[in-house]
Amino acid sequence: MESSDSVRVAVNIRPLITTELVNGCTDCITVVPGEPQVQIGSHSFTYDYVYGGGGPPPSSIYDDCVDPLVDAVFRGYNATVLAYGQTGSGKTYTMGTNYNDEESNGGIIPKVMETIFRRVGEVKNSTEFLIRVSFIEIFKEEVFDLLDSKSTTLGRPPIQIRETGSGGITLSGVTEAEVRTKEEMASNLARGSLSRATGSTNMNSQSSRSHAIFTISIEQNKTGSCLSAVNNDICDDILSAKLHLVDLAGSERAKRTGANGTRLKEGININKGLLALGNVISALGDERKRKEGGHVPYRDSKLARLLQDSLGGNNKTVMIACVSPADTNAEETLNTLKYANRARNIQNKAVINRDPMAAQLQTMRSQIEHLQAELLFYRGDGNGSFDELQILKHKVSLLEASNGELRQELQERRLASEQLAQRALEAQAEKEKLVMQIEAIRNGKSWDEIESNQNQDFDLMKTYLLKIQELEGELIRLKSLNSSKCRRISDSVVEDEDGTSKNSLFSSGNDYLSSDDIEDNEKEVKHSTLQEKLDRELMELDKRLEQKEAEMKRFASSGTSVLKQLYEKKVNELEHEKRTLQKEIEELRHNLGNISSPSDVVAQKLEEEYLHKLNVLESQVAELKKKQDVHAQLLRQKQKSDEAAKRLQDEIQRIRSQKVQLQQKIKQEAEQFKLWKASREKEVQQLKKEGRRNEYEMHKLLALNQRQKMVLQRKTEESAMATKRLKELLESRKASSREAPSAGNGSGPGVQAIMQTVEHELEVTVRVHDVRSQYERQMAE
Ligand SMILES: Nc1ncnc2c1ncn2[C@@H]1O[C@H](COP(=O)(O)OP(=O)(O)OP(=O)(O)O)[C@@H](O)[C@H]1O
Repeated sequence: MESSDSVRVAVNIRPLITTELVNGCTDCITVVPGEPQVQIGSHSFTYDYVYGGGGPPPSSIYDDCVDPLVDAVFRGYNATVLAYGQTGSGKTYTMGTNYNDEESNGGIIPKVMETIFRRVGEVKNSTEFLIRVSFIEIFKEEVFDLLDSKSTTLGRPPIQIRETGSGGITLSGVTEAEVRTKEEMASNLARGSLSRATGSTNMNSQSSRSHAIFTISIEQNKTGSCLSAVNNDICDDILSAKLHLVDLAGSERAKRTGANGTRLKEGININKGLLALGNVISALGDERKRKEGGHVPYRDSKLARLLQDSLGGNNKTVMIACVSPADTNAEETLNTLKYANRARNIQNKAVINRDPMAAQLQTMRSQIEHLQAELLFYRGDGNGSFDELQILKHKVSLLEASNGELRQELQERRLASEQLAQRALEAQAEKEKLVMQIEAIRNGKSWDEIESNQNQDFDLMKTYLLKIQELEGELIRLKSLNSSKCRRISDSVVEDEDGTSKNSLFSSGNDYLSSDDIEDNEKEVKHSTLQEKLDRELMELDKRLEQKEAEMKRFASSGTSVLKQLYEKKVNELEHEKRTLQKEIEELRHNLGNISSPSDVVAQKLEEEYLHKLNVLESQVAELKKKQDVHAQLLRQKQKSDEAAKRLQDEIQRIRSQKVQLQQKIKQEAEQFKLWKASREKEVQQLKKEGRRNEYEMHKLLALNQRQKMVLQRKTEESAMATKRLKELLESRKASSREAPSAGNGSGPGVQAIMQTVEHELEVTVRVHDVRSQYERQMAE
């Protein structure tokens, strides 16, 4: 999404300040009531907004000009707020660049910070934010990192401007501090402001000698579902945008600032940079040149190059032209107003900064949807030609290939993020080193001493960090070991349960018991070795943690309260000194007011002297304020380092409690193992008992079998005897029937013979009957 925006221009007219009033200056600029129009001499200019000088109050600048930009940043547009104007015209005051936690004059930057974190708080449930800040200054045509703590101690290595493949401008190696709260952001701003080059001139006791750019970059990842599909701006998954807050150094005239030597050189550089920026603005503001595609001299100065995207680029930009109303500044004010007027003609083309991958995926998704719709259309009426289908297929394959490329890119980014993590570790070590140095300074050590101890301390700190990492790694390893152990044990119990049900049915009791015993023994040995190992590791962990805790305590309690008192005392002393000086200034101003006739030579001389003294005193107050700031900053840093030490201690405490939990887990696991073992033993006992009972039953059955065999044998013998006798009877019956006819022929002896035969026959029949019934009984048995 692209929108054409012209650079919006606001003019801020500050009130006359003390020195101007003392010099009897009057207003030379008027604001047309109800109109964003100013008049100076015979010139009249119209802007987007005008503040001060009788028009709307400067406090409305934020709501009118800046708040819409902050809103645009949340919608993915880059934005710039640029303060321009003569030295002492109130740029730093308006931007609030010299903001510190204690005092705020209602400048723009503090309000921006407030708005950003309020908005983040409102949508934090549905959006993830990554907010970073960088703060740089361009001093004598070199770019310096104001958040790089090294630059204050080890000289100031300048940073290089690089051009990205897409023509964007980046600063290589610039510190981009991640911030999570308004306070963190403010502390970065205050830290950078303290490092910024300032100096005293006749026109401003605290004149900025460099152009400063405070950049807030916001990356947002919408995690919640997109509700408004109509508005693409809101529906993007990943957006990133930057807000540049630029406080330029003021244009100045050497004659008026009284600059010489270093200040003069600084002034020349400032003017050069501003002139080059003016040329860029002229080239961009000239419609004819713009239409002809004329050259824009961005490369003539680093300032212009860095503001390339803000002026004529893809940013939404607001320029605030700060002017002094004093008639003595009329010429410079007119120049500033002309400069601002030209800037109004600049056209920017603001674009939403989507995450390139997300954007490409979005394009691909819509392309696929489009293709699918086409396909459906052709399928629907059945008239789709084969060629068209081929084209669609080709398109799909192209999209798939590009998808593959994106995946590869993702892989590369993952690698890069791993490298960044490594760098973060190094940065952490570096940070700790600096905290140690601050601590040493606060302890009153000399720089030489610090430097000599530095390597040793740094090594120590590195060892601590490594130790913490090792301990954390070890803890994770122990946890996973413990969980896998629990898993193994539960698996083996399940296996055994299965095995038991099979074996008790099909294996002989003795075999089952012996293999089970072996298995149990093995398990027991394994368990006890593991237990011993864990105990040893835990002891080691305990020892290390205790050591670490002792060291941390020593680190944290090294005379904190004494130092704090010392610094508070120092800050109070400075405050007292400042008040005395301010009183002196008041007196001088009073005396100045009392000088009756300025025409009197003595009075004039006195006035000059007073003015000179006033200037000196004002610069002394400014110096004192700076010192006070430094001390307050030190005090804050000390508190922060104390907090860091406490956090570390809390962390140790947390590791300790994790260790205790681990011990409890090990104990629990040992108890579970004991229970499992007891239940197994009980089971085995039961099985043994069952085996014995089976054996007894078997013996009983064998004896019964034996007895039955014997009965059978006896019965068989008896039946054989009966058969034998039956055979004899049959034989004797046959013999008697043969003798019977011969006996029937006689009378007396014949009857006797018949009687004998009948008796014999009867006996045989009875015996046959006996044998048969006996045989049948045996058969039945
Ligand atoms: N709106 C205002 N109300 C009251 N005092 C102001 C206002 N604007 C600026 N001043 C005062 O004017 C003086 C100069 O302001 P400041 O340092 O912001 O100027 P500057 O434009 O940043 O100067 P330079 O960049 O050249 O150093 C300061 O003492 C500041 O307190």
